[in-house]
Amino acid sequence: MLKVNELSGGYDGKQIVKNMTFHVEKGKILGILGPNGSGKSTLLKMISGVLKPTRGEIMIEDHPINSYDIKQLAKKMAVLPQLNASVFTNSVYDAVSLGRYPHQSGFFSTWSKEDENLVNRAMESTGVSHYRNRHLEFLSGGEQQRVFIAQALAQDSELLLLDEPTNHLDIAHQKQILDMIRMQVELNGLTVVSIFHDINLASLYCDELLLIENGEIRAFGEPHEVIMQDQIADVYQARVVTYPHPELPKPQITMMPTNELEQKQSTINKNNFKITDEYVKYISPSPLKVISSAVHNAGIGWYDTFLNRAIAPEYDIYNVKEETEQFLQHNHFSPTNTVVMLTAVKTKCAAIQHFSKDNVEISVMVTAGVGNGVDVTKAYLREDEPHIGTINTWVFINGKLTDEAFIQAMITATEAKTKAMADQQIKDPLTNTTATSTATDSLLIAATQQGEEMPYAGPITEVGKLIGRAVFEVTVSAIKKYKDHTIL
Ligand SMILES: Nc1ncnc2c1ncn2[C@@H]1O[C@H](COP(=O)(O)OP(=O)(O)OP(=O)(O)O)[C@@H](O)[C@H]1O
Repeated sequence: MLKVNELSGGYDGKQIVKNMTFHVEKGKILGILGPNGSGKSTLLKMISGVLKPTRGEIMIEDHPINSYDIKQLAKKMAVLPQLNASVFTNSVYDAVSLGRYPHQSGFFSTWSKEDENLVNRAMESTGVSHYRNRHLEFLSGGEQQRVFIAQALAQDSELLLLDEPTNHLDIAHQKQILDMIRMQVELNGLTVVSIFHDINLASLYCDELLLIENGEIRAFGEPHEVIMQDQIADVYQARVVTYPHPELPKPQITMMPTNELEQKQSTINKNNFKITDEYVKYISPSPLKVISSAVHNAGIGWYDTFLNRAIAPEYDIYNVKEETEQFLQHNHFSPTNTVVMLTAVKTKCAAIQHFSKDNVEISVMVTAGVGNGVDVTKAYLREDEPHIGTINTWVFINGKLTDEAFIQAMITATEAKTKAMADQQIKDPLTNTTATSTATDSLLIAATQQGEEMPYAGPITEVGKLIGRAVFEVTVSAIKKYKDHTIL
């Protein structure tokens, strides 16, 4: 649809855009990214024909843009510039109707039903219909922005050029406008070239991205090829980290403050544990980074309160979400800051120990209800109702773990737990083989994320060695306590 070939140009003889070559296929969205002053708007001005290039070519459907006259070009291409306050003399309806200008031979005289429909549809899809008779100057910045987008859509062209379309918009309207543009792309084959300052939005909505640095193309490709941590950090001169979007294969970035946020000094301390009849509780003076398979706030997050709650055998597990929220509120724990595990084991059977070696310190808590051991390699033979039995394991680590280290810590802790099951000769009652777990075990690894970085946590590392030993010893101790209180 659009081809840009060795394009250069700027103002008063000064080159701003330098030798750019790229193309956009019909029905795709290209996002233009780059720091302030890198030449994004200048590039867009050249594509829209407002600024003449000094070198190179711009082709729309294989014809140079200067082979189209102004009206032909306007039918091919609609442009949404950055907000221009001087054009605010119209009503919303009049402003959107201006989008139909290129399709008129003598304005108003040839105003057709189709023109009227397109204007109404554009106002509806941008959510501005109910302001149709209001003057633009009485609308907020975000509302005006939506009117100009409606105007560009009413133009019903094949190529839409947008300069920061979501500027001034709140997140609901950002989503509304970008979803709507995406729909026009999918349903009608609209092609879009848009400048974005928000890298995450660009990643979410664009098929391809063009990253500009000092007027030159630094990267051109799919979001995962452009939004790379080191590349973005280098071009924008800002420390950033990329992370996966929870639902889509579109990388996202987050800023890292240059000065570490004033974090309260946090260490793992055995005295932070409290045991009541209702629960084992650990409260950290500042949030810990956690990965867990808990029943409340599972997954990865930052939390400062941890509960291993003893529940009665008749506990209604199907109502666990609501019941846990009620329990937390009733007991004045913050539902968003607390991780909760459940156990049928009495809290007095919890084993807790603190370990340290050289610079590494960890605390481990285990409750081990091993009445229904399962040999995981033979679990496929089970067809009966699942028997609840749970080993809950918490590992608190003084240190800064990488993602790899968190995962390795989980592996190391699980292997140590399995070894403890074997050591205590816990059997799977169905197969009479050594049990490796129970059917509903939970594991939590939490780290202060302060101090020295621990890149790995397998048994080759100091922290891995400590986790292996600690989880084994504390699980053995918890199994013994459980056996002492229960007739197996
Ligand atoms: N009309 C103009 N005359 C002279 N120089 C200009 C003009 N418009 C922009 N420039 C200069 O060209 C360079 C690129 O500006 P441009 O507006 O293309 O950057 P941008 O990447 O869109 O920036 P921003 O993210 O701040 O909008 C800047 O140094 C700017 O000062």
